[in-house]
Amino acid sequence: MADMKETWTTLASLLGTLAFCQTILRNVLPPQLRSASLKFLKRALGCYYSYCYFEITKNDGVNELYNAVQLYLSSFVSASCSCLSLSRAPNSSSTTFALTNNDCIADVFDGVSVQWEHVVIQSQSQPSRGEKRFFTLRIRKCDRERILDSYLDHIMDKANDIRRKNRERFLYTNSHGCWRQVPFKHPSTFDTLAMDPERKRDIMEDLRDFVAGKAFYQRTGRSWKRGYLLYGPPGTGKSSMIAAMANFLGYDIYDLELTKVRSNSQLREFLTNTSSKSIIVIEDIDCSVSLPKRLNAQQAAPRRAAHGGEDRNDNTITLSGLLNFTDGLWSCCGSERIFVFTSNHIEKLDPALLRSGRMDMHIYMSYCSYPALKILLRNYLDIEAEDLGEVVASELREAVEKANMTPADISEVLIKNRRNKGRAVGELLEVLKARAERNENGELREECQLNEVEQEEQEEQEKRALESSEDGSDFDDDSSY
Ligand SMILES: Nc1ncnc2c1ncn2[C@@H]1O[C@H](COP(=O)(O)OP(=O)(O)OP(=O)(O)O)[C@@H](O)[C@H]1O
Repeated sequence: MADMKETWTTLASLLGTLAFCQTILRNVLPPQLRSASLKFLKRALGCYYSYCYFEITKNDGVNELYNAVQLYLSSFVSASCSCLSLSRAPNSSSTTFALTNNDCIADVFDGVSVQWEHVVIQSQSQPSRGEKRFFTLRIRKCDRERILDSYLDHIMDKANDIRRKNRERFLYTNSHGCWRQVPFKHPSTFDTLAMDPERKRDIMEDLRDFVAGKAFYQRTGRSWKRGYLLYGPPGTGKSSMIAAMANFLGYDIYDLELTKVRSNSQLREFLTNTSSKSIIVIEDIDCSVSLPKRLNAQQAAPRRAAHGGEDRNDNTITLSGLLNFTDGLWSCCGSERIFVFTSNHIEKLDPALLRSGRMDMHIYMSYCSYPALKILLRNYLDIEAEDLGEVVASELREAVEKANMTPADISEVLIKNRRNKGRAVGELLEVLKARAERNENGELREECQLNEVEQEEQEEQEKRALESSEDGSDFDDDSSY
């Protein structure tokens, strides 16, 4: 009762204040100014509190926008709504969340709040016509002009991203003059990759920045591409890193086998036939083909003359052809592309290939470190190094840092004994200690040097064979794309 009395009192005093203000305004403001300010006030309040509604209907034909909105909303409804509709497409392993019928959800874009409603209306009069489904978007009138177009573009982009992540991806390889594709199903991810977690975080951060960098690349006049050079001994995870990158970004991979490319112009054609949002890989760039250096005009003339006036660059791949591939005008056709070169011997690469702008990030894939070993133990044996006890853990740490063993070699030991975790750790420790000892005695260095000499001789022979067949007769000459 007391509350009621208080409410009435407040209301009466509010009305009194309003009447007082009205009298003051009437006496103080001239009539024209008064009506103008009233109009302005009405318009401002009207605009703020009135809304536009947009219907996005599911057509019998295809309404791209309806499908995009559905996908876009499904990416965050699961976190915000308590009642959801769940579905799973045939042969799919993932569940799709969606708004239930006639349910609403709020979204914020560029600081503006909007609301979505999923409306389903059953046709009462003509049941045979089934139901009408649409999304209603509610935006304040004053925000419509500013955000509607960009918001819808944002939804289309996000939906495309989601589609790309859900769709089957492909690994392309060049063969017989064209790209051939196979489904890409490599299971490597940044979680399974054994390397220092901080370096892994840096790489993931760099990839995220790249993907979100469309505006930055446009503003700075740079083409939207990035180059990574992965180098280090065999078996340290260079290929696994490429697969992890592709899985992380949802990109396709184009694995370019340079030895199967006839000429610079064919190289360019391969490039123009790649899609955007892809990773273009050249593995073992130091030994995949011998690249004649760029020739200046004086050097080129005698060579042209020796080949009947023809420019030999039309029949071979040259370093400048490869540089143009990654950095020239042709590299900008399409966008959002990543180039990855791998090498076991960075010192053999031409510095022109390594300069930033071409290879923006040089990533050293090292022998297994202790933090990397901890990841392998977790992935292969499902054990945390700390749970092994202080003594074993510190023995492992000491041995692995001295052993210079690759993650590939360590994985082999773990796979072999994965049913018996105790035995796996014991054998790994033995192997690591033995390697560390041989390392300290310099035996491994000698072995590596011998292997390197043998490998260099073999590469030299391959180069000579390639040079003698430079007329291109060895290459596949089907040039359909
Ligand atoms: N860093 C790593 N993390 C997880 N697994 C690894 C790693 N490095 C190697 N492996 C394991 O070893 C196998 C071979 O590794 P991978 O082919 O990625 O090495 P690479 O450096 O590309 O070797 P190469 O230079 O001979 O091509 C992989 O299938 C993977 O199981």
